[in-house]
Amino acid sequence: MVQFEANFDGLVGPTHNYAGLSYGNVASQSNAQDASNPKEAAKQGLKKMKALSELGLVQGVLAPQERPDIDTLKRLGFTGTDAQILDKAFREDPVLLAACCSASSMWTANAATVSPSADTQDGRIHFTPANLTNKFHRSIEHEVTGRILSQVFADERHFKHHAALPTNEYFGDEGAANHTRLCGDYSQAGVELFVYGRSAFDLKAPAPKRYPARQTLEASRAIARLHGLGDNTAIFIQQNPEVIDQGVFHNDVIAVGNQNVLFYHQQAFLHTEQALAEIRAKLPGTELHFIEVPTTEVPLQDAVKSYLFNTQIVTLKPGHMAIIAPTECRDTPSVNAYLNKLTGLNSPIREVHFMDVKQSMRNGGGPACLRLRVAMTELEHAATNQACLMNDALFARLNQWVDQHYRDRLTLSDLRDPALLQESRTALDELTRILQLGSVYPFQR
Ligand SMILES: N=C(N)NCCC[C@H](NC(=O)CCC(=O)O)C(=O)O
Repeated sequence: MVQFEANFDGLVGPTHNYAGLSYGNVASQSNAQDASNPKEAAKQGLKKMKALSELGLVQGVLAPQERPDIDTLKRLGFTGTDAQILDKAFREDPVLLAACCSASSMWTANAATVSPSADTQDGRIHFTPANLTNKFHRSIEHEVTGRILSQVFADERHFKHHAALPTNEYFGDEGAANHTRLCGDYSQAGVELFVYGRSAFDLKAPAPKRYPARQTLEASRAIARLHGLGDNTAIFIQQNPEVIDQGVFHNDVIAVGNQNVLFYHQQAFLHTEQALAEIRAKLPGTELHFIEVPTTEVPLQDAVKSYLFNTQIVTLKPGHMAIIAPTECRDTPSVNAYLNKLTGLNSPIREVHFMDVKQSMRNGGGPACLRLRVAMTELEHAATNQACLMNDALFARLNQWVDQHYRDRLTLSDLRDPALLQESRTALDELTRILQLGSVYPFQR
């Protein structure tokens, strides 16, 4: 059966802003308080989606969350009309208001972990929304994320949806950003690499000292169990704690894989040789390409700044892959030189395409953060909500929708403006009709 990989990108929401909410994410911290441009951000994202669909890939769209999140503000004790709630929150705790206004659901690599049907015991695609417990502004995403995913992948014969893991630091789960699948052909069973930052129950195990490790081993193991992955399908690998302390807050900032290619920085993992040996043992008969980028060629800080590993590696035809990189890679000399060399190496990666996603990059989100991968069969593709799949008509419709509803400048003090809440709800109400999602948002229920 033909299998391929679809990418579902997060549509940037109307409240996209720079609030410096992510301790450990260097870009988020260093651009805190800058003015953002939600309209430009959404259009950059749409252009990337269109470019990938023009390369012949199946491209989907995932709707953003309702923000400002009035329900959460109410849970935290704010009362009155919506306008009064926004005003009180701004005066009492502007950081909390910013957290309840973040458009962070755009980074759908953190929406969920997805295991394709070729890997799971019941032959369905399994989805578990990430609880994102490490950052408050992200921990309020998973419920609506689950609802959106259930609307996009509704057919229970093909898709199985789990609830997020218990919302506790012990089970801190960041979704696909810490999960990579390697395989031969997409239709064959693969191995799923779960990369974790620390062990919650083993306090003696190595862990970062400065910045938080967002993903725990215990969470990764729970996802593998829920998804029905056998012992030969799941591999648990510890991320190098030293790189977390240098700003590598997710594994997809330092490693990316596709089919038989694993592209990673020399310092990415704690026990690299052991991990590679386990992959080889669990994927016998597959010609594997482990592309390790040495620190001498690309220093860690250049990798973090340029997001060389937050690239998407996509298969354009059998054995022929392209790397989708942010323009920051072209602008970082060591990384540009490496990419020029990469396509000449004896590996399936043959092309590099640069994309401008600067609005997202300034919050630490590169091309790979913006997408959730779903490897699927033609049957599963047919069972997916077709209104969420990118084509010329949807591209034009969503651009028009952005033009109609989005602002081109937003600062933190704008977040208390009741008009922004109204604009956002009007936009999302219309979006649920365009994408045929039903009533997924709290304001619609
Ligand atoms: N690597 C992946 N897959 N995703 C990137 C997520 C970036 C996101 N930034 C933010 O949430 C910043 C929001 C702010 O500061 O306004 C985060 O740190 O969780």
